[in-house]
Amino acid sequence: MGNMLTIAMPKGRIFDEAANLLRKAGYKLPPEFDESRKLILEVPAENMRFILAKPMDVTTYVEHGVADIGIAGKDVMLEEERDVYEVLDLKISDCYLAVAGLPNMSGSDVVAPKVATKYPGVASSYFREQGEQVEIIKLNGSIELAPLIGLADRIVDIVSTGRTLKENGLVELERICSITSRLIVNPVSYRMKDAQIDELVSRLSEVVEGEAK
Ligand SMILES: Nc1ncnc2c1ncn2[C@@H]1O[C@H](COP(=O)(O)OP(=O)(O)OP(=O)(O)O)[C@@H](O)[C@H]1O
Ligand SMILES: O=P(O)(O)OC[C@H]1O[C@H](OP(=O)(O)OP(=O)(O)O)[C@H](O)[C@@H]1O
Repeated sequence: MGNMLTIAMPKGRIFDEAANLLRKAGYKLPPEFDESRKLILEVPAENMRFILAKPMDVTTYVEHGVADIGIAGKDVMLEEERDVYEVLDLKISDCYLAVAGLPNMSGSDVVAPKVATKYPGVASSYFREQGEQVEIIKLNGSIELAPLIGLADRIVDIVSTGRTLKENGLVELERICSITSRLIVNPVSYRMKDAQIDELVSRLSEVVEGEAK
């Protein structure tokens, strides 16, 4: 029996799909796995331990090596550069990042329009590449509020069904990039636990490829 693998799982909307993938890959996760409020879940039969993290924090645990592996949205990877390997696109929790605003405001002549976002890093590099000067305002959620109450001229946020934009009378102005969840690995773990990690990656990639068909 080799070393135990520690996996950082995102709580919230990615969790169910990620657990589902692991089960399809043949990992026997107990039923309590999905209901528990525990933040560390041991699965001795699989020689695995799961830590339940906020989605934005998964990369931090993996970079620091307290988790060998993690599941993180590409949005989180893009927001902050991390010393981790991205080894597999799990193709779950897909959505995209977009610029949105009130209708008929896109051509407005504000000099440095204000952009509200949970993703200041992504937003700054996007507008820099576009050669557009903006002022970024960092918010932690309910981003769609900002243009409605006059805090910002535009937003950069995640869109999935488009319902939130629609119900708040906002329109998508530009699409920035597609987002899916990724399997990430700590570089030292990859060397020390290569056999176990390779096996996990190959079992998961088989499921991902199967789902794509
Ligand atoms: N409609 C969506 N809105 C936000 N994130 C989405 C959406 N669809 C998929 N995702 C993925 O899920 C991740 C966010 O998950 P979740 O919303 O559970 O966490 P969160 O943003 O930290 O939310 P909260 O702070 O409300 O717990 C994102 O990083 C993204 O990759
Ligand atoms: O296109 P849709 O399917 O409507 O999904 C997009 C919305 O979902 C997310 O917010 P979330 O529910 O995580 O709340 P938050 O804004 O408080 O983070 C995201 O920030 C958008 O607001």
